[in-house]
Amino acid sequence: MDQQLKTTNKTTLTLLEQMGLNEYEIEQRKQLFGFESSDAVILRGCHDLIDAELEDLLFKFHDFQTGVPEIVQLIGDSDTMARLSSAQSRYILQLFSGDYGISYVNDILRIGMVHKRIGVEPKLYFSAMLELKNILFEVMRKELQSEEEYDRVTKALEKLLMFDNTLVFDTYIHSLVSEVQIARVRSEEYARELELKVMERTKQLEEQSRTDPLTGLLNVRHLQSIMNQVLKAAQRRNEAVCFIYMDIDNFKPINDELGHLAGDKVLKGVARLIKSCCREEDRCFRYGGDEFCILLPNCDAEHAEKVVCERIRVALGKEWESLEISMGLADTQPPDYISSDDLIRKADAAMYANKKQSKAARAESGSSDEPPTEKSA
Ligand SMILES: Nc1nc2c(ncn2[C@@H]2O[C@H](COP(=O)(O)OP(=O)(O)OP(=O)(O)O)[C@@H](O)[C@H]2O)c(=O)[nH]1
Repeated sequence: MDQQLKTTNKTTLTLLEQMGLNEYEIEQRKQLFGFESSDAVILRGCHDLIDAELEDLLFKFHDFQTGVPEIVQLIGDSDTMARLSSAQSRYILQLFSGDYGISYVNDILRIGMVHKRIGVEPKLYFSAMLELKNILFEVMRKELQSEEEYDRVTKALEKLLMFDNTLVFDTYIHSLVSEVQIARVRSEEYARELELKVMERTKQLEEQSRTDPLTGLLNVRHLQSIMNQVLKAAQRRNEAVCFIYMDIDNFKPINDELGHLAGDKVLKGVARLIKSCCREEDRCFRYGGDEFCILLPNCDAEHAEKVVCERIRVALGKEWESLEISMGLADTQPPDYISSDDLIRKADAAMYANKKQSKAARAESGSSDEPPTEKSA
């Protein structure tokens, strides 16, 4: 779960804390409705009267509730109705307890939260509260001796009910705000995951577009741009760059005589071998077909011939019986750098010249054009 959801873990906070209500705020609210300590005393004075009328009162309230189809639907069964009646009886007595501090407010908030949770719409809750008020006023009218007393009690009750209603209203709003916050956090999480997936996929696609699917080497599509980057960097640092062009000799007979899959295997093996003979910073490409090339930053042709080409030849001789690769090298050095196109052209021409020579040598020595075999095979 997301960090933000964790940090707003509600189970560690009371409803009062969650809603930022403290004693000061509660007093402010009471003042707003003109509810004074004298009102608390007045209501407390009616406690026994209400207690005596409680059963009758609840009966009337029950009648009202069961007459509203939406409320009946929400209550649903007799057990819930019984629990509801007992909660209502508690609430009615609390109204006349004379104590309307933190604990009272917390109970009212809980009432609001439970109603919101079970899906009681505000219009149903407040219509029930209006009915309860009418029933309580009726009792007062019947039980209180003077008009003056009736007036005092109903005014105090009116203020307290208003105070309670605002608290319940606030729990509805608080709950809706929390739902929106949770939905926001979830959608942000989802957006982040989506973003990561898109980034990952983009990286994969970029990688795929850069590499040759058979050999895993870089493909020729990016040769030009990579060469230009390497050449620019070399010029800045005053370094040489070498380019090696390679073409497998007599590759066609491998396909023709051993099959295309065997040809693919040779291409993959050669690619792996070339890569293993290079440094991390060298870039190995499959140029196409049976042609490969290597771009070597900070390296001249003499050094590349002595080290890299030799290493490739030795490795080739170890792995294959009679597999040869013609290679051509070209380099460019400070101060007069040549273009990437010229570098490729020169290396290609050198490779063809070498291939021509080795073909002539083979013809002279009468060596056969038998396809090569893997030594380890
Ligand atoms: N198996 C396989 N063969 C390929 C692939 N791409 C190109 N080829 C084959 O590689 C062969 C290259 O043939 P050539 O260009 O005549 O090269 P060669 O037989 O090595 O001749 P020389 O270079 O003159 O020694 C062709 O038969 C292509 O069909 C590939 O991806 N897999």
